[in-house]
Amino acid sequence: MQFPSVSEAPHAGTPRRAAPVIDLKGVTLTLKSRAGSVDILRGIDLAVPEGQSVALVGPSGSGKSSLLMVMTGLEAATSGRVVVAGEDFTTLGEDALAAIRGRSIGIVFQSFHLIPTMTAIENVALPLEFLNRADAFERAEAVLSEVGLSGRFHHVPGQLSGGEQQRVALARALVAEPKILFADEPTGNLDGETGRQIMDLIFSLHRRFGTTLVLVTHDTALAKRCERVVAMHDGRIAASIHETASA
Ligand SMILES: Nc1ncnc2c1ncn2[C@@H]1O[C@H](COP(=O)(O)OP(=O)(O)OP(=O)(O)O)[C@@H](O)[C@H]1O
Repeated sequence: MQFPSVSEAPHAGTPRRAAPVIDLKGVTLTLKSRAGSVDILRGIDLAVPEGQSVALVGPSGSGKSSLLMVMTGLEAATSGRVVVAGEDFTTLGEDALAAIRGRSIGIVFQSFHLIPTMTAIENVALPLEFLNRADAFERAEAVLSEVGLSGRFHHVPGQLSGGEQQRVALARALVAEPKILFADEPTGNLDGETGRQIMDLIFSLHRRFGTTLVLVTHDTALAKRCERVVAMHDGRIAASIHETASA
């Protein structure tokens, strides 16, 4: 079996549907710290149509990563409505959220988050093994080849460069063909050229498979490659600008 071909891609060549794949209304996040409660998100309304690429920008501490955690169900909103991939996260428990992440959401972090004792192919196959997919390793091979790592299937993360590790993380995020790819500073630990290669890969996969992309970044040039730039400030959305994406 191959990595999904363009003809298998659900939205390639067809008009985008209007229904948002991410729909946030009045989302707040308040966390308790030793110094007391901290209001981290202060009423976020955001609707992202399927297939859109969105950059989340804003100063350090403005709440970008926290918002991403809420949108992936890794952090529960304190109040408001969080509907992602058609599921109302506010009504679901941990197991259900984990199952949705496994089916519909891919996440790439700055620091890769690979399992150090597992080879590249084992790391990539893991999400499909959780879904009891008999073709887990076959698919993992196909996706690793797609990200240019056909010669590295049996290396553990410690035997891979940073850029290679991020390619493995990207392959793992995409292997189950998620509706949405969330990426939190995915090039933050990479040199400029390697970072560019990873972003080219992310944008090309986003375009080919119609995957919705939410990218947290401090890099203005990178943000402009997205169709939309959402600027955060102090836990709120300060601006939402539609760019003519140059990706
Ligand atoms: N577990 C926590 N408990 C209390 N406060 C927290 C916690 N996690 C994050 N914060 C605070 O929430 C605010 C938003 O943090 P967040 O990491 O979302 O910002 P960010 O915009 O992603 O920043 P950066 O660009 O520096 O990564 C910060 O002021 C941070 O100190």
